[in-house]
Amino acid sequence: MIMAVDTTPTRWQSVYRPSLFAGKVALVTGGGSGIGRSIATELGSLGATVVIASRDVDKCNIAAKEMNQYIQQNCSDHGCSVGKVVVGPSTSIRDEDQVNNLIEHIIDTYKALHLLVNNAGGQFVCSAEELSSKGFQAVVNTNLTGTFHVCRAAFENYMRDNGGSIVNITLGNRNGMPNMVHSGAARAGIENMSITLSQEWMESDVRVNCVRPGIVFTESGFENYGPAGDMFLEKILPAMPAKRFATPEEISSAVVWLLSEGASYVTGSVVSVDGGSAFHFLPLIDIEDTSHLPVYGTLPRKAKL
Ligand SMILES: CCCCCCCCC/C=C/C(=O)SCCNC(=O)CCNC(=O)[C@H](O)C(C)(C)COP(=O)(O)OP(=O)(O)OC[C@H]1O[C@@H](n2cnc3c(N)ncnc32)[C@H](O)[C@@H]1OP(=O)(O)O
Ligand SMILES: NC(=O)C1=CN([C@@H]2O[C@H](COP(=O)(O)OP(=O)(O)OC[C@H]3O[C@@H](n4cnc5c(N)ncnc54)[C@H](OP(=O)(O)O)[C@@H]3O)[C@@H](O)[C@H]2O)C=CC1
Repeated sequence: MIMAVDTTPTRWQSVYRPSLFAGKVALVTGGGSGIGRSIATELGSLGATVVIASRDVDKCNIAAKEMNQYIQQNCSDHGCSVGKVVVGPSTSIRDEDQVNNLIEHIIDTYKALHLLVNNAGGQFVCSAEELSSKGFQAVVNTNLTGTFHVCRAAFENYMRDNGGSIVNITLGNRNGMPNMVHSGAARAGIENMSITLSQEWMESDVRVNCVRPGIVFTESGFENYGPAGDMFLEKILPAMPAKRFATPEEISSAVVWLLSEGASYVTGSVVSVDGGSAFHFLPLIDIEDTSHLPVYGTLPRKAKL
């Protein structure tokens, strides 16, 4: 079994300019754990007021307390504008009414929503053959429909009239996602949706981009897979060109750049943060039977296993 690791960024410090996001209001969905927690911490340490929201408010409250301790420490060390992490109401992004309630809460309380990171999401390991329609829909509704709900509510309630920057987290699905057909399809949908939104919302000065992580060793994420998660360590890790996974901070760094004015001419893009994995075959499934794909024409014996 995989051992849990503490991903709290203790000695980490953002490479970006202190106070970069002073006065800005951000929403990070799923910001109470893993990658979202790193993004929220970095945005807060750069001066933003960061709302984190997911289904489990207790988890978010504990995480926010720890993040604020880090931000206070980091900012007092460097004399920068102090941001903070606050917790929004319990929200399942699958539920449009809950999403609208969250966005209205943010606008009422903080009077703005400049930056949005759609990080909430997930999936389970299951072959397409065994996956029920309900299971497929649960993952598509969470990742694709949920991301759409949040984007649209943020646009309608604030960004249409004030501009903004949106980053959607997807997943390394370039070669398909054996045993995760639901998530591969949903993330491809998010990437195409983001291109569409980047064009429809250009006139409102809203940029929409995606960050596509490779594999990130987050405690919560890997626990979710149980024994199937061991496959990532035993088979995928040695096959990766970089021979290591990503840190949550490496994903956050790309997200922060895309959110910042330094990416003012970047919209409709997908930034892969995967150590080159997208261009390297990763054995997500074993295909051991050598008798498939009937031969058309003549194949020399030595050209087949
Ligand atoms: C670069 C190269 C990179 C290539 C490699 C890329 C590797 C990617 C690594 C990615 C890592 C991460 O994303 S890490 C992040 C992981 N974190 C998460 O996944 C946490 C978030 N997860 C969730 O919220 C949920 O688990 C979620 C997946 C959305 C399911 O939502 P729900 O809880 O509502 O679902 P449920 O109500 O429990 O179930 C709904 C249906 O789904 C079915 N279902 C649920 N779990 C199931 C399971 N394990 N196996 C089969 N079926 C399952 C149920 O049976 C139900 O159908 P029936 O009962 O049959 O009707
Ligand atoms: N770790 C990895 O290797 C990779 C991860 N990703 C993606 O990055 C994102 C973050 O993953 P990671 O940090 O690893 O894992 P986590 O499980 O820590 O993060 C997932 C977050 O999403 C929230 N969430 C899940 N479902 C919902 C929902 N219906 N409504 C609101 N919030 C929800 C969870 O909070 P709560 O349970 O409280 O609702 C949780 O905070 C996910 O989209 C993941 O799929 C992409 C590529 C690789």
